[in-house]
Amino acid sequence: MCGAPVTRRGQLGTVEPTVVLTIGATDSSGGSALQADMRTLAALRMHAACVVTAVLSRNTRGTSDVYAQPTTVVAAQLGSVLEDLPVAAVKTGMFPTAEAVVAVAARARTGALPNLVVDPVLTTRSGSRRGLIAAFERLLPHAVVVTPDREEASALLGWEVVTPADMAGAAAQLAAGGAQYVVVTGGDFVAGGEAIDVLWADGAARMLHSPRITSRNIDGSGPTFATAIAARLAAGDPPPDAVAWAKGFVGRAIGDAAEWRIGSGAGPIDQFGWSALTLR
Ligand SMILES: Nc1ncnc2c1ncn2[C@@H]1O[C@H](COP(=O)(O)OP(=O)(O)O)[C@@H](O)[C@H]1O
Ligand SMILES: Cc1ncc(COP(=O)(O)OP(=O)(O)O)c(N)n1
Repeated sequence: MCGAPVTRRGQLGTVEPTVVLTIGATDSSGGSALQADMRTLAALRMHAACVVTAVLSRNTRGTSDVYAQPTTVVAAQLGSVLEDLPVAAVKTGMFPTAEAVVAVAARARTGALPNLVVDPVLTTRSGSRRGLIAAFERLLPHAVVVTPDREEASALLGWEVVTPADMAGAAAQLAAGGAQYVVVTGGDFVAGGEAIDVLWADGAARMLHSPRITSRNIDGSGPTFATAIAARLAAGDPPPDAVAWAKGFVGRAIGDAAEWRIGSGAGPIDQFGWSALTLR
């Protein structure tokens, strides 16, 4: 391919990958956080630019330490990426401090973060959780899609989100706070054989159903889902289509990793479809 012209999608010739920026923590186990985002983007043939907010000492049994990057370092990474790379979508994950969220929100306010997907992970390294929630309230209005799970939605809203009806109410309330589309995910909601998420789109709640897979390997499901949404937005999908597609993608990735035994706890999922390649 040396010397071949590089062209954009939809044209003939070598395809140049779309760039998606992911902002979040690194995970030493490789299962979740930035590593899950990067695998997802690579599987979808997109280039991942990465802003590191924190370094997690983590394995399949849990997180033992969080080292927060100084906010100046987060802002410097973000500035470097944005002044040079053609970022088509942005996904955010874990922020260790409210200050780091506010720094990213300030950039979002200028319109510098296109197709923003916010996964409001509420683990904090320093300061109060309340401070982190207040900071997210400044970021969420700039998001195209917000993807809290039930626990995150509960914390953001101050009431307990339990049932699918609660998830619909929570999604509506979060959308009223400014996000265009909200998906409250219910991966941990065990009722029947379905994984139920609730999407708030265009003034109404829709239940999204998929088969619920029994597996201990679910690490990185949340980041994978949010990043796949960002990738599909970057490719031009309308948000509801991007969400539906991402739900299918993450379900397939969970299912394909169900037999893996990487670590003694919740292991990674199979974004690349490796199991399908080797076993079927
Ligand atoms: N066991 C499962 N089977 C099928 N889909 C799942 C399963 N667990 C999670 N999902 C899906 O993965 C996505 C992430 O959801 P969730 O696990 O609730 O997020 P988080 O990891 O942030 O808590 C959602 O689309 C959810 O429905
Ligand atoms: C410290 C820390 N822990 C977990 C995550 C990812 O959170 P979540 O979105 O709940 O996704 P799962 O990996 O649990 O599916 C994180 N970013 N940081």
